[in-house]
Amino acid sequence: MVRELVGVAKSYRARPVLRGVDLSVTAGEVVGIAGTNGSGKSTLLRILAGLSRPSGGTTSGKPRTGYVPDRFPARQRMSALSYLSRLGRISGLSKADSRRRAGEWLERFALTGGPDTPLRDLSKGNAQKVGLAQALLCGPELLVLDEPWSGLDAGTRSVLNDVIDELALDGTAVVFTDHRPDFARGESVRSHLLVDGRLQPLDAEAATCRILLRGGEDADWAGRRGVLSVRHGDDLELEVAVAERESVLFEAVQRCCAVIAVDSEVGSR
Ligand SMILES: Nc1ncnc2c1ncn2[C@@H]1O[C@H](COP(=O)(O)OP(=O)(O)OP(=O)(O)O)[C@@H](O)[C@H]1O
Repeated sequence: MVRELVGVAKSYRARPVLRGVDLSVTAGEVVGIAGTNGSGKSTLLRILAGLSRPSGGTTSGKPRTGYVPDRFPARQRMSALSYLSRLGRISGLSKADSRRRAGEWLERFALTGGPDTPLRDLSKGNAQKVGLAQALLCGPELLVLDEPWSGLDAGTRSVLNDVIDELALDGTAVVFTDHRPDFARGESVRSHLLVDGRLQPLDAEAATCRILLRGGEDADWAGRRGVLSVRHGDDLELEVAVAERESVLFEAVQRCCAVIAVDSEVGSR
């Protein structure tokens, strides 16, 4: 076990955000946490990373931790490379190692403008790349990533996916959040949904979404694979297993139905 939270609660000004979170993370494991805006994901990650104290419950494990906040503050004149080199030195690397590693990560994430770009000139996505590099510099045993894909272009998202896979293979525990319902990046991710201040296990089979259709040919939607419930109203409302969402939408379009909405809320059965 790398890090464990048991019955963790957190309140802000007597308003509970986390009500009793149990989460145990082991070496080489990739854990995803989904939840709507304001559900407490960042709060949970800060506690996991040891940056915030819970109001109740216990935490154990003190791994070397890399943390990427949801917004990386990058308002300084210093260049990305100098900033990362300094952080590397603070975390115990030699000057040469620190510069080399910083340069390697910036190159891997393809920082636009190169390593000498001042932090304050970076776009959101490029600042995020520096945020990722600072978390990876120390060779973390636990990597905590708050909505790490947001703001990244497709190429960098794919690099980040590869980096996560490589680190996990190497024994690093990785915990990330994402508000998207289909955020689980494959079978190797243990996924949870944060709802009402508690974590629920979430797997692709159990996750559901809502699709609203109008018009088109009649069909036996209730009998179709992946459709869990059907409600007839002005529009036809289908509750659909996330794993079957694309195939249901494809069939709806083939049947000339207008797709009015695909609800991104994650349900769980
Ligand atoms: N330092 C703080 N002081 C007071 N309230 C806070 C603080 N940090 C977070 N909150 C409140 O706690 C709740 C959960 O916030 P948090 O940022 O953890 O949610 P989140 O799931 O990460 O949201 P998002 O998806 O929008 O980033 C919100 O209502 C937020 O306003």
